[in-house]
Amino acid sequence: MGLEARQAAIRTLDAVLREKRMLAHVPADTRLVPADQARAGRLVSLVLRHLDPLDACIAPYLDRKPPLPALLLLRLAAAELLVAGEDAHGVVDSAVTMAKRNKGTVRMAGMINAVLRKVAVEGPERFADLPPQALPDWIGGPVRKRWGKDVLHAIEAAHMPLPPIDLTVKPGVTLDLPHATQLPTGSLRFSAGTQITALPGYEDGTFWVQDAAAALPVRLLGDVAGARVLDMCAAPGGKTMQLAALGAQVTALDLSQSRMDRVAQNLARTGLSADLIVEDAFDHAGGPYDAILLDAPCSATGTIRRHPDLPHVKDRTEVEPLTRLQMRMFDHALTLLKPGGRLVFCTCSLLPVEGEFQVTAALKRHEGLRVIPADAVALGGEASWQGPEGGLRLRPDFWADIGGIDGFYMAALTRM
Ligand SMILES: C[S@@+](CC[C@H](N)C(=O)[O-])C[C@H]1O[C@@H](n2cnc3c(N)ncnc32)[C@H](O)[C@@H]1O
Repeated sequence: MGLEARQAAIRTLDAVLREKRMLAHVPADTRLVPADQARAGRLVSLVLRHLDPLDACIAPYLDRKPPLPALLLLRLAAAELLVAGEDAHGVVDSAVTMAKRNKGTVRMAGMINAVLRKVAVEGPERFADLPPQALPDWIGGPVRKRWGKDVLHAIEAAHMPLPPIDLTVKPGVTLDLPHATQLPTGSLRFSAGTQITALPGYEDGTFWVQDAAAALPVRLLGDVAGARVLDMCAAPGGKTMQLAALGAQVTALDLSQSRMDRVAQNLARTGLSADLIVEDAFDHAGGPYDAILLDAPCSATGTIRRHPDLPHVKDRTEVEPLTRLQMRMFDHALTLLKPGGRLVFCTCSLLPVEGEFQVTAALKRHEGLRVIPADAVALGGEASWQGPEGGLRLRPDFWADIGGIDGFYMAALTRM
């Protein structure tokens, strides 16, 4: 692997770990050829997924913690040696060359060389004995409290490998694609790194990328053909496409113009249609609707296997404002729903305060509101996914033998 990809990876790691920017907001380095961009992305992902175990393998050879530029070089090289199993000679040489090129690290090139030689020899055994990267306490604490220590560790382990890529295929279309696995819930699964845009059917808009968990909330709405459905937080539009493909008359609403542009692009590629409204959901006075999907803004802690930067960038201060917003959105959605209509509330969060607790609190606030118990088995899932309040709880440690699934919570409700 060339130095360009490694140097791009270092710049991106600096943006995430020092500037606290999410990867989605760090522009790709367009000076790199696509193959190097992909290599840089893979290296960044390896370091972020294993940061603490990598540090633990470097620390025994350091007198004191070096400045961040040198530490990033060490972490990157350690990830190549210990996670990717790259040849030690090339990895150590590259790290030393990069150190010599940068005036912030040139004086540490000797130290970097010495440390990495030790890591190459002694690191693999040490690394193999270490537990996976721990979740920060604001995520791990509530998970442990709800499901126990073993589940927390299983979720942490599920965050380590690169996740597979799931596709949702238009209803009624049968795709016979090589290397695809049909999941019990209906999604098509490909291994990580598959170039989806090169698959037959992509240009024709036969399918779109959507984690198998994210494909389930729309199915909790039941038969939506011909129904007026509000997709209240729609962008980038995965669920809007599902609803439109099932024959619903969809109003897709989102606060963000730029994210709504992506909904428009997605609908154009797939040949589907919906009424698009860029508006604050609280200002929306349309309806009443037969059904509403509220895929509320949340901590996104269920998607860490796809976004390993999240635990390094976000912190607990985001949770309380989000839970208050979710509660207000829940209440506003009910004002837009026809009597007897169905509301699906969902979040891609691992935190019960953004899932189960929202539903039980809403049941207390709204007389006559009730949960329509979800039937996980009928959806192709497992009975254990059903919670006592009637919703579905998905966790990344589920389906571990077939590549896992994102964390998600969803519940369908109705009121006369
Ligand atoms: C979880 S994402 C939705 C994902 C989408 N349903 C999908 O499946 O592709 C949450 C969305 O809520 C939008 N949002 C946040 N606050 C909002 C508000 N007050 N009104 C409308 N949309 C809002 C965000 O812009 C974001 O696109």
